[in-house]
Amino acid sequence: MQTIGVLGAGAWGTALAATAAKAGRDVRVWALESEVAEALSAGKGNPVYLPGIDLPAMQASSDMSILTSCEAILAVVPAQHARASFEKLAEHLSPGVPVLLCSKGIEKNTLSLMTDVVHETMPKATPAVLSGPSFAADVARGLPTAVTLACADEKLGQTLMQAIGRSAFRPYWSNDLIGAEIGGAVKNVLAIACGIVEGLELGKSAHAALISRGFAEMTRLAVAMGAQQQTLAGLCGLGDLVLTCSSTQSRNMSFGKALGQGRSAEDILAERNSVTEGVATAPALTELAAREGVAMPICYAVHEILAGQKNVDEAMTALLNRPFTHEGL
Ligand SMILES: NC(=O)C1=CN([C@@H]2O[C@H](COP(=O)(O)OP(=O)(O)OC[C@H]3O[C@@H](n4cnc5c(N)ncnc54)[C@H](O)[C@@H]3O)[C@@H](O)[C@H]2O)C=CC1
Ligand SMILES: O=C(CO)COP(=O)(O)O
Repeated sequence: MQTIGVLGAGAWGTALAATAAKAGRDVRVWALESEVAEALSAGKGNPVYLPGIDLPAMQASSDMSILTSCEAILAVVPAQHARASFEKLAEHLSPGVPVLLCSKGIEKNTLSLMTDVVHETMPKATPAVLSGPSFAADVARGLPTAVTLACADEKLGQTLMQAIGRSAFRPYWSNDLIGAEIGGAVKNVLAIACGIVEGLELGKSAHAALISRGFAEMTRLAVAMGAQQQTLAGLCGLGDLVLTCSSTQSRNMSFGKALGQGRSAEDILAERNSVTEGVATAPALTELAAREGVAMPICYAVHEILAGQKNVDEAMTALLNRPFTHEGL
């Protein structure tokens, strides 16, 4: 597997493209913005989404036909833009080509996971999932990172790992696509909650309690949807939850922190050109949890705050006054 296509040149798509290029692959990148495509092709990095980081030059275009005849595609557009992007990608894809889903979110309204969106828009593609604790800037700088690569077919999974992995970017194979997807999507909503706790200055004990009870919520939903419990204890679940809930380098965590400090969601988002996936995923997640009959009180509280149904103090008081219960999942 030599020719790798990357759909989306935000911070994460760019970091993954650079990793694959450093691993010796022939990389082709589709960028929405022509100025990003031009800068990447000219070896000037990505001044819009990864400013100040040196990257190898790679073929890039804002014309999606650049992805024609790629042997695998890394799909890295934000979750809410996945369906429209995949519908266009379908015109350029050969049957059976693996599509490695690297974004972390659930589609609003349809409640579709990214693998569902692939099945609906590109039924002949083979979906796989890449998820785990990995800030784009760390990966782009070549700092050590480990992620889950979930693919139903182990041989194809191994081929994908060889294609994009290197010593500083270590994929671990799993056959659990749903577990990897749910871990990545839910941790973003929980990171908003952790940010709120930090913004309210509720202390490190509350922070640890929230990670732990949030992990129980994530695992409950994933298992109800058919995932293996142990997947969530791995890189794509607990690993990513710990990373994202521990650093304001996370857009979701820093968004939550600003909410906790009293700013409005609209104001915070208006200052950003980057995506904060947990904002759109929160309402989808609470609907999904209701559909699956799973309790997710922390995620639900984030949804209530974002929907304007409660302010942060009211949501926190309601969480703290839930009845005492057993600790199991
Ligand atoms: N940045 C990170 O550290 C990581 C991000 N991710 C995930 O990767 C996905 C992409 O995030 P980033 O690369 O960080 O994005 P970003 O925040 O750096 O950039 C936004 C991206 O959205 C694209 N976009 C905006 N409107 C669009 C449209 N109408 N159609 C298609 N694309 C559109 C932009 O072209 C750009 O690529 C998200 O799901 C995120 O959760 C996953 C792991 C790490
Ligand atoms: O998914 C990420 C790290 O694994 C990035 O998180 P944010 O989108 O919150 O920055």
